[in-house]
Amino acid sequence: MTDPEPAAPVGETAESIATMEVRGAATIASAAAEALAEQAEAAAEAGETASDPAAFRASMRAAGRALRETRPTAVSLPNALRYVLQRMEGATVDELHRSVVDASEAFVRQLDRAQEDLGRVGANRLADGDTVMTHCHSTDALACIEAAVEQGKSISAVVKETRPRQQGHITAEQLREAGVPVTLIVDSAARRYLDEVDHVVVGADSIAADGGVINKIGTSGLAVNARERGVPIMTAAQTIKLHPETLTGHTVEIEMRDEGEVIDARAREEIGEIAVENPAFDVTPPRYMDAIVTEHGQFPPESIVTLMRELFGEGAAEPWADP
Ligand SMILES: O=P(O)(O)OC[C@H]1O[C@H](OP(=O)(O)O)[C@H](O)[C@@H]1O
Repeated sequence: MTDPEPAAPVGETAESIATMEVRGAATIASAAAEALAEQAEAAAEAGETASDPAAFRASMRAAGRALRETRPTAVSLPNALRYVLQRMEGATVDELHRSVVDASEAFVRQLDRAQEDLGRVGANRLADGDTVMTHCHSTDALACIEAAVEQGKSISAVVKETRPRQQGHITAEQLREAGVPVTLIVDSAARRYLDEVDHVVVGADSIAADGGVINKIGTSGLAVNARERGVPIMTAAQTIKLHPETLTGHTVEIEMRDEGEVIDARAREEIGEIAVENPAFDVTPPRYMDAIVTEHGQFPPESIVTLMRELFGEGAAEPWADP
């Protein structure tokens, strides 16, 4: 059986996530939740789905699958779909529609509150006069730095550009807007600058049950260098980044992106026959991470599993799958 075609806004959101026009684990999650609400609006309005609750549910599951397939690593995406689709309930299309919209709105509100709460926790780890080093662009990591500034602390930043997509430029701009003096460096200069840094602050796309942090490629090397230099490193990650499937032994798929992000076609042609690989993420083992900062407080990576069991103990349901 072919999937019912999701409504246009879902297709557009899925495309924007896949092309990384919409990116960053938390942003992807809220875009996915909002796309489900748009699907519910469209499905309740016209066609078979407007009068048949079973068809409505099937269209919601198909939308979930289309969104799920966009990027594999950030668990915030399936966790957002779980949150909304598990709360879809009702005997009529009207009730189903309402429950999806309500769940989507509640999810987005929760996401914003979680980021604010974790920002305050992360800020407490930073002292007046500190210099932080960042990698990639993480709204959770920025929330910690911005909260520290709001607490009246003077913070400056060394920002890694983060090849190949240079999300460091977004971080540099947002920190500058927050009044933080920024020094932008190429990734390979990170170890040299660690001597001038008090904290490394990164985000996460997924956190595994053993405390492993899956984040932008280069995070693990940065963490090892930070440990060698004696610089503490924290991951700012709200709990939608906890990966429930890792509770039962599954590993996290690392997204491999197009080689065109690494080298343009002309340069590739000139070099001749070579392989090019472009993994988007890596895994930092828990022993190289000092703290995971969440909206529930900070945790040593090895103990994050207790929070994961509490929040996702019922396992990793797949409410987008057809029964
Ligand atoms: O949820 P927030 O903290 O905003 O971002 C978390 C992570 O998402 C990003 O991935 P990408 O740029 O989408 O590949 C980065 O790896 C970043 O650390």
